[in-house]
Amino acid sequence: MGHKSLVGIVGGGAWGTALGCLMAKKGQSVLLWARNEAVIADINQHQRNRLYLPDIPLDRALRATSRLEDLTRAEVLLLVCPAQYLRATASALSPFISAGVPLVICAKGIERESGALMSTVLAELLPHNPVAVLSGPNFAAEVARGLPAAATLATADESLGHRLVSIIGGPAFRPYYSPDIIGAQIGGAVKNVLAIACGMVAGLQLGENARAALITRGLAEMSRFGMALGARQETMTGLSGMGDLILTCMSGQSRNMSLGMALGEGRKMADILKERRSVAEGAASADVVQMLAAKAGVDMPIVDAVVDILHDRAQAANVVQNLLNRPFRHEGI
Ligand SMILES: NC(=O)C1=CN([C@@H]2O[C@H](COP(=O)(O)OP(=O)(O)OC[C@H]3O[C@@H](n4cnc5c(N)ncnc54)[C@H](O)[C@@H]3O)[C@@H](O)[C@H]2O)C=CC1
Ligand SMILES: O=C(CO)COP(=O)(O)O
Repeated sequence: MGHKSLVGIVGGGAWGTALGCLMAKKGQSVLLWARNEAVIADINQHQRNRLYLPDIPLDRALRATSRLEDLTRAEVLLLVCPAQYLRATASALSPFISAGVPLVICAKGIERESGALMSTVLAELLPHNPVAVLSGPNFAAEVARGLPAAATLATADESLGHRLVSIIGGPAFRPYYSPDIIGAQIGGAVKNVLAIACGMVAGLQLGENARAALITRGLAEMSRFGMALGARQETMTGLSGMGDLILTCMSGQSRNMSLGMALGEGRKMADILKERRSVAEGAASADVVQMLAAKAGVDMPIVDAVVDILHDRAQAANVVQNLLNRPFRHEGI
């Protein structure tokens, strides 16, 4: 598998398009599969994805297709659809994938129905394909523009990890190898829920001190959850953990953070979602994180607060007050 092998990208949203553009720019052969014909035509004819990644010119070498069978030639596949659709998408794809082709999970979420990590979903559907996870502080628009960024590239087999790093990495995009596929998935899924909480703090205008406290205690919460599920602590404080938590909680560019901000300003979830085409994965994963935490006996007060708000069981201001009313305790995770 050299640099010229075909990389297949499954998903024509912002992140799939940005990753495709990144790799096409450095001369990697890339084919992107998308569901939406308008997205495919826009990429092939205008080098744009105006629906999901507006204002960004894409590399001419990036090609798109609507036929999953065109991905049969791919020697690596990046799975970049939203987490809740990964099972259906991988299942549709399975007849066209040969055993041994590595699958790189780029979605950030946990399956609501089953509580399964994306790696578990793939192990059920495609047990003969090695799985890797790419996750880090990476806003799609910045990566597509070629601005510097780094991510965790996790997979159990180190030599496969190094091959994937060289295929995906580029002059401004630096994947760092890790063997911890559990930790890399937990960080991405949980930080989205915590970013909704940070958005609420911003929407309620509670100040920057409150935001920093929330990020730090959020990291403690995410770390104890991750470690209970088998993650390494160093992953929780690495790019896919703390790195992505900081990015997502600090910027209105984040769909999760901006969703929380609108909730903090008192808007209703249904009204906010009506105006959006893009995913806010934290809203989809919050309940299942809470359920898994309860099962593992892990206390996650910030996640609990977000779940209450998402289900309209409480006002943002009240859940913040409840968090402040918790007993004082030792620092640490
Ligand atoms: N946008 C970003 O900056 C980043 C996104 N991610 C992750 O990548 C994943 C994909 O997100 P984006 O590319 O941002 O999506 P997006 O919000 O830009 O686009 C939505 C995507 O969902 C797809 N979709 C909608 N309904 C579907 C269905 N029924 N079945 C299959 N696909 C369906 C659409 O075709 C489209 O590709 C998410 O898990 C996200 O957390 C990860 C890193 C950065
Ligand atoms: O995962 C992301 C950045 O790393 C994108 O965050 P949002 O989905 O909240 O926009």
